[in-house]
Amino acid sequence: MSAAATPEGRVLWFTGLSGAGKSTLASALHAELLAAGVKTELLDGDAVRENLSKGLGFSKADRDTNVRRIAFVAGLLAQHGVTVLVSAISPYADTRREVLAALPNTAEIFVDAPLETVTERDVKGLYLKAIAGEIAHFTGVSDPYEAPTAPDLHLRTDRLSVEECLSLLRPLAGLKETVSA
Ligand SMILES: Nc1ncnc2c1ncn2[C@@H]1O[C@H](COP(=O)(O)OS(=O)(=O)O)[C@@H](OP(=O)(O)O)[C@H]1O
Ligand SMILES: Nc1ncnc2c1ncn2[C@@H]1O[C@H](COP(=O)(O)OP(=O)(O)O)[C@@H](O)[C@H]1O
Repeated sequence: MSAAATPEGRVLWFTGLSGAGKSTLASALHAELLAAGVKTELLDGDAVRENLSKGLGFSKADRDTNVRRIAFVAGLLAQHGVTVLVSAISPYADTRREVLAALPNTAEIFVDAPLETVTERDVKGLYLKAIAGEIAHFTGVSDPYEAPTAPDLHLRTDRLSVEECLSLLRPLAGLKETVSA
């Protein structure tokens, strides 16, 4: 018996500062894909660091290891036709380039808000601590973030609403731009 080939899934890679909106957008898109009956998985930085990457820190070496592990799992899932949404700061341009080049059907999504905005949002209360010097190597404060120079999608989340961002994201995920009521 010959098995039908599974078309490779897409990998949408959300990169950006903490608090830029990666998880908000990736999880909303994930819910929409599930509702549309699309095979999908969400690999979120926080959840990955509690499991697959438990014990890793925030040095360049550890962040790169984290990103490569996420990409490895994303690749396995995509081979089985799963649409994978990755949400991770993934601050280093060379590492993003390397892992995205090895994955099928990728889109690099730059979730972008200025440091002032993410500091004001301070979703997890980490920026105040980082600025006070209580968290070492904090991305955007005391550690680098290398912004994508040619992302497939650049979302300014300080200017666009969540819904506006989702309407730009849906086509990349294979969904219609607008959701019918
Ligand atoms: N030093 C430092 N720098 C940046 N972020 C920090 C740090 N320490 C803890 N956190 C929290 O860890 C989340 C980032 O994890 P990631 O796996 O996405 O980071 S990375 O891709 O490996 O750089 C990040 O989550 P998000 O806010 O969802 O981005 C932070 O809550
Ligand atoms: N256009 C937007 N897209 C995503 N998040 C937004 C947007 N506008 C405001 N926000 C808010 O910004 C915060 C982003 O937090 P989060 O998604 O946890 O960021 P990250 O996963 O990048 O750390 C949330 O409180 C969210 O409601």
